[in-house]
Formats: sequence, C-alpha cells, structure tokens
Amino acid sequence: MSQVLSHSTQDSNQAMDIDQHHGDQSFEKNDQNLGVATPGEDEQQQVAAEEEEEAVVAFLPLERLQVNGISPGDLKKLRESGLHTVEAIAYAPKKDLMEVRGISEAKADKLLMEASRLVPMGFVTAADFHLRRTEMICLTTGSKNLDSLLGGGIETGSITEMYGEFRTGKSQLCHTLAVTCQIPLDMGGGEGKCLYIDTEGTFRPIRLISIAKRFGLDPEDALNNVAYARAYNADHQLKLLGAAAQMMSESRFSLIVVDSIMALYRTDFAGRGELSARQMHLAKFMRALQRLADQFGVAVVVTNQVVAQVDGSAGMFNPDPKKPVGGNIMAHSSTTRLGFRKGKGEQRICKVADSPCLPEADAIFAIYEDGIGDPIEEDKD
Ligand SMILES: Nc1ncnc2c1ncn2[C@@H]1O[C@H](COP(=O)(O)OP(=O)(O)OP(=O)(O)O)[C@@H](O)[C@H]1O
Repeated sequence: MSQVLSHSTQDSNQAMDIDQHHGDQSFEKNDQNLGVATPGEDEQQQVAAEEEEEAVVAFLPLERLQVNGISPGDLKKLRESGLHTVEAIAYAPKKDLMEVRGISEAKADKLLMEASRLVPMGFVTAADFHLRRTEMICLTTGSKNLDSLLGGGIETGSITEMYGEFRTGKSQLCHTLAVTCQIPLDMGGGEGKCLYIDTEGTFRPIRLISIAKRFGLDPEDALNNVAYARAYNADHQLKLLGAAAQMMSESRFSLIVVDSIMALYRTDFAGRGELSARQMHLAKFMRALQRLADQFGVAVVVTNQVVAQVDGSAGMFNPDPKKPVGGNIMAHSSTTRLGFRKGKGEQRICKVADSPCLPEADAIFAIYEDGIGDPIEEDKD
C-alpha cells in the first residue's frame, strides 16, 4: 500500500527548521509505532511517547533491518544501490536485491522477510483505507477554486501531471507549491521540503520570495528548504532521482517537482526510430517517481507539454485539440491529470482530465506576483 503524508504526522505549529523537527523526529516516531519504546522511561519521555503514539511517519529507516544475518556493510551496499528505506526493500522484486553487490539469494530472502514484517503490504478493510485517505495531506495550490476542484489540493503519495501550452501557469503553480509544501498542516501545507528538478531552466528563486512572504514564511528559510537541480539530459534526470531518495531518507520532504518532464526526452530521443527507447526510459523514470511517492509519501508534480491532436479525436466536440506528450506511458503512470489553458488576463483555467476520484470539471485561478490565487472580483465577469 502506498504511503501518504498524513495529518497525524506532526504537530503543526512550526513549519521551519524542517530538518530538526521532522527528519530526525520521524526516525524516533517509527520506533514508537512499532512499539519498541524502552521500559523505564521517565515522565517526560512518556509524555513524548504518548504524543508520538498518534503519529504516522512516511517511511522506516534502513537501520531497522539490521538484524541477525544483515550487517551494516550490507545496508551500506543497499544504500549505494539507491535503496534507503525499509519500504524500498519491501517493494523491490527479489531479483533487484540480488543485483546488489554482496547480496546473495539467501540474504535477499532474509531482507524481504524482515521488511515484510515491518511494512504492511497485505489486505486492509476499505473502512481502514478510507480512514487513511481522509487523513491524507493535500498541498494547497494557493487558489481556493483550484483546491476545491482538486478535493483539497495536490494529493501526497501520488503523481499529479499538469499539462498545457506555454504561459498557462504550470511553472507558476510549481513555484507556489514549492512554498506551500513547507507551511503548517493547518494552513494546507505539508511541513516538508521541496525537491525541484528543472529541465528547461525556468526555475526562478526570486518568485519564491514573494510567495513565501504571502504565506508568512521567512524567505531565506523558504529558499533553503528547496533543493534545486537543473537536469541536462534524460539520463541525468533519472540519476537525480537516486540522489533524491537519499536526501529524502535524511530529512522530511513533502513535494517533488519535475518541470517539465518530457522536454529532455523530446530532444534526446528525436525521431520515430527512437520512440520505443524513449518510452522505455520514460517508464523507468515514472516508476522511479512513483517509488519515491510510495516510499516517502511525498506529492509528485510533473508538468508536461502539449501537441496538436492529429489522430481524428479533435473536431467539433473538442474545442481545444491539444494533447499531452508522452503517450500511454504518461497517461497510465500519472494518477491525476490536469489540463491548463489560458483565460482572460492573468486568469487561467484548470480542467481535471483524469482522476481516480474527481469528476471532470473546471476551475478558474489566476497568476499574481505572490503566486497562484483566485481571480479578483472584477476579473470574474
Ligand atoms: N511575477 C509575476 N507576476 C504575475 N504574473 C507572472 C509573474 N511571473 C510570471 N507571470 C505570468 O506567468 C505566466 C507564465 O506562466 P508559467 O511560467 O507558469 O508558464 P508555463 O505554463 O510553465 O509555460 P512554459 O511551458 O512556457 O514553461 C505568464 O503569463 C506571466 O505573465
């Protein structure tokens, strides 16, 4: 079952100093969840334990697997292969574990057995699953219209694709989310850091400053809580996700942005002859993103470009005959697909194009100096 950030994860008074308050704390919380608190705690520890009892963390650190037969050296090798959490082991096929240097078949079996003890992967009732989903954190977009269209905001633990023509507000929304993912839970945030992969060179930290001020964050803290990387080719884009997994195992993140997902694929794999290789690479990238969402409970937001639809489905019933690139791989691996188009002035329209639980509907939002918001009254008509 995939992880999501849950409302019960943290107390929501402080958004800042995320490393200290979340990353390290998460590790302790795992201990509590698994009932391994040591006996003889003093009163203070007991209070802390009670508070933490309710807490749900997004992942378990790999150290939990260090039991008989699995050495620190084995864990080091697993980490070097990009496996940083117990969940990463539990979800991995056995053959992938056996590809790690020094991990024999017997050891892979042992790892899987220990991981499956710690990570629930069996059946739960729909009632339990429903409860879990009602506690799930959604990141506010900054626009009430958009949040209510999306059932609260951008879902954690899954992939949201935002596609549309240039200037439709995709990157602006990514910048806003890079800040709102840091704000307290009771303000619609995720109290985590943002990891931002930029493939087109359109990330502008200056935009985060005014957005941070709007949401009451110290601009310097807000900038420090965004880990930014420019990707230069499709291989590099994929490689960055390996580094992302390591960073996420060390401190609390609540969002990964990839803006834009297909730009480098379209240049690195030009021509029909390379289409199949491109799609295979893309599938690998999307799987890696989904794994991060599953393991760390982060929201994954990817932007995508559109092309004119030439397959006959355009026409009088489709006034905006554009479709996102990336074909079936993108269509199947994004959980929620949102189409963006221009409206009047700074207004933009977002349409839910595909979702497991939202109806196909539209909402109008606007782009301002301090990020995404609702259209002001006089703009509405
Ligand atoms: N500081 C700002 N204040 C208000 N509007 C802004 C500001 N900065 C950018 N915009 C508006 O945002 C729009 C660009 O949106 P955005 O960068 O999100 O486009 P996009 O959908 O990501 O397109 P592309 O595919 O070209 O990257 C432009 O219309 C621009 O006027």
